[in-house]
Amino acid sequence: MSAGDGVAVAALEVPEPLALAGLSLHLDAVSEAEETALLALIDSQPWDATLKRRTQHYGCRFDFRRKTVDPSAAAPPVPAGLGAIVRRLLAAEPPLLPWGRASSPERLQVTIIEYPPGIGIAPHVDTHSAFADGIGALTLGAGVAFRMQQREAAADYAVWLPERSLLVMRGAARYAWRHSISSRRHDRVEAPPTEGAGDAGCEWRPRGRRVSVTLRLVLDGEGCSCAWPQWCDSQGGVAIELPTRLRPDAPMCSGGEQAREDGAIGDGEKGHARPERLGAPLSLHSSPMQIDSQQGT
Ligand SMILES: O=C(O)CCC(=O)C(=O)O
Ligand SMILES: [Fe+2]
Repeated sequence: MSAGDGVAVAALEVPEPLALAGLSLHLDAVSEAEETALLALIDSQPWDATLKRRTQHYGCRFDFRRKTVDPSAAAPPVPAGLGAIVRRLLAAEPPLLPWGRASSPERLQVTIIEYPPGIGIAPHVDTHSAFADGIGALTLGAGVAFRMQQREAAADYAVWLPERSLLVMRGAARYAWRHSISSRRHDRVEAPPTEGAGDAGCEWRPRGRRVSVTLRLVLDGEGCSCAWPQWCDSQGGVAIELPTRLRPDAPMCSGGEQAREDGAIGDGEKGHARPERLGAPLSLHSSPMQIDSQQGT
């Protein structure tokens, strides 16, 4: 749904075509107390401030040149308090991430990104050859409008990611749709329907500081065998959506990414699927998790 000035109205529920494509939104993935504790913990860790967005990387490194995991590259282990919550999310039943319960925890990559108001991330598809199907993004601090655009198609939506929610991209949503966050200080969001008043239209929400925790499983040389070979760098397709995060001259596994801008959000809104609410506490996963860093587009 467009507000007529080029800024899409972010839907409060996942639009049905996006849900069918594999996008899901899990509300209250962490409690308010956990969110507060996580933000304090994250802010007590060193930030990489060399780029437009401050980042922290933990977990397995993907070597973009050799297209394999780089076990020799040391990286900080996931801080204990974060690791406990990540393990709980990965152990959820039914699984939130397809690899969450089955995969070697050594392949987990956790990337933390800070988005002050006005900062976004340009449209991209996370590198097929680097990461498995199923990418999770936990939103801490403040919600944001998240844009999804189908590659080579007109479908274009914005979805509101509330604080404490976990977004999961699987299947087409992971491989064949671009995702992005516009570099804005305000988002246009559907107004919650008010009692008796029906659809109240939309409202502008000022951005707050958002911190995202992205959960990915790094592939180890096996390559990607997705159903979109035309866009898969493992299958001879168009490699990586613009812009790549790895500078051509970047040191191997540096986690380097280019500063970048993105444009205004387009239109998009149709039917909706209600996001799942994670009310019940999730059981703890007991296996140890060795986590370090590197992120790729
Ligand atoms: O911040 C987010 O929620 C998404 C981050 C992202 O798309 C990425 O790191 O590839
Ligand atoms: Fe991404």
